[in-house]
Amino acid sequence: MDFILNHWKDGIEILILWVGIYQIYRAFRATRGARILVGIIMILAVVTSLAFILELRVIGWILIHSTLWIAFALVIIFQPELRTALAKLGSSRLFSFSKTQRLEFTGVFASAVIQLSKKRIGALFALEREISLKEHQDTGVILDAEFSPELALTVFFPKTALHDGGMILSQGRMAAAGCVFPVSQKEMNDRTLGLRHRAAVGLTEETDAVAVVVSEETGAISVAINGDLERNLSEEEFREMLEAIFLPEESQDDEDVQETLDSEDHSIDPSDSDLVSDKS
Ligand SMILES: Nc1ncnc2c1ncn2[C@@H]1O[C@H](COP(=O)(O)OP(=O)(O)OP(=O)(O)O)[C@@H](O)[C@H]1O
Repeated sequence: MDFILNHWKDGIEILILWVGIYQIYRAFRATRGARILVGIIMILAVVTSLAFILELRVIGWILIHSTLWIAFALVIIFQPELRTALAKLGSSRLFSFSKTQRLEFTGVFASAVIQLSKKRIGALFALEREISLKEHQDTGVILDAEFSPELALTVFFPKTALHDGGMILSQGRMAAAGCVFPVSQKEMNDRTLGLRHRAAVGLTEETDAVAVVVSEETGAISVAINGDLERNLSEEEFREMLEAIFLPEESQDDEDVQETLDSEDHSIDPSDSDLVSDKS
């Protein structure tokens, strides 16, 4: 009993630290720099241990005195990842609409994309998840409308005022259309890569959004998640993917979606020059 009375504060402290570190890990693990950071930490841990075990005084001294600089360097190097991770931490709006609404939305959205695909109307959707797409919404025209296939088809119909650019969907609603997304930089030298698909990849590199592209040229449906593009999805595969994304109870998180995709033979490295030609 005395032990509990004397140490309950330590318990609370450990709990707070554990929750904090776990949340930071969760927010950071999906980002691109996470693996690099783990590598750097491991190298530092090994060098530090060796310095202490073998009493390498000079290396030990350098490590101790450069800790602050290393921390600064890491913050600068991983600034984009930190931004993404902090944005995730500060936001938990993920799927705040109910499961019934999500089910309904998934069906209606899939139907709209399939209709666009059959009619070969080029389209680009960004499905907002935890990270706000507000900044991208501001580049387009606010719609704030209930999602309907008819409206989606009308917006993307060639030559209409809003058909250019992407539509942002937030909480099952059409938030904005005609939005400009960041174009992926890593494929800049690849001239076969179309801008619509590059914008889909670019947006998902910077945010946790899911981007859905319908090719105007071929009608092919592609989905971008975490900067990876899955091309030429069949109607069935596309519906399954949407369910995996929008019904996380059944399919825990992105990793499950990624696994589903990896098990299918559609995953194409964005650096692949055939990526967006869609001529298959
Ligand atoms: N940065 C951007 N953000 C959002 N949409 C964009 C962006 N850049 C281009 N687009 C959209 O992509 C269209 C051009 O698509 P482009 O033909 O270059 O791409 P694509 O990937 O080959 O697609 P498709 O297979 O439909 O031809 C533009 O008309 C515009 O609607």
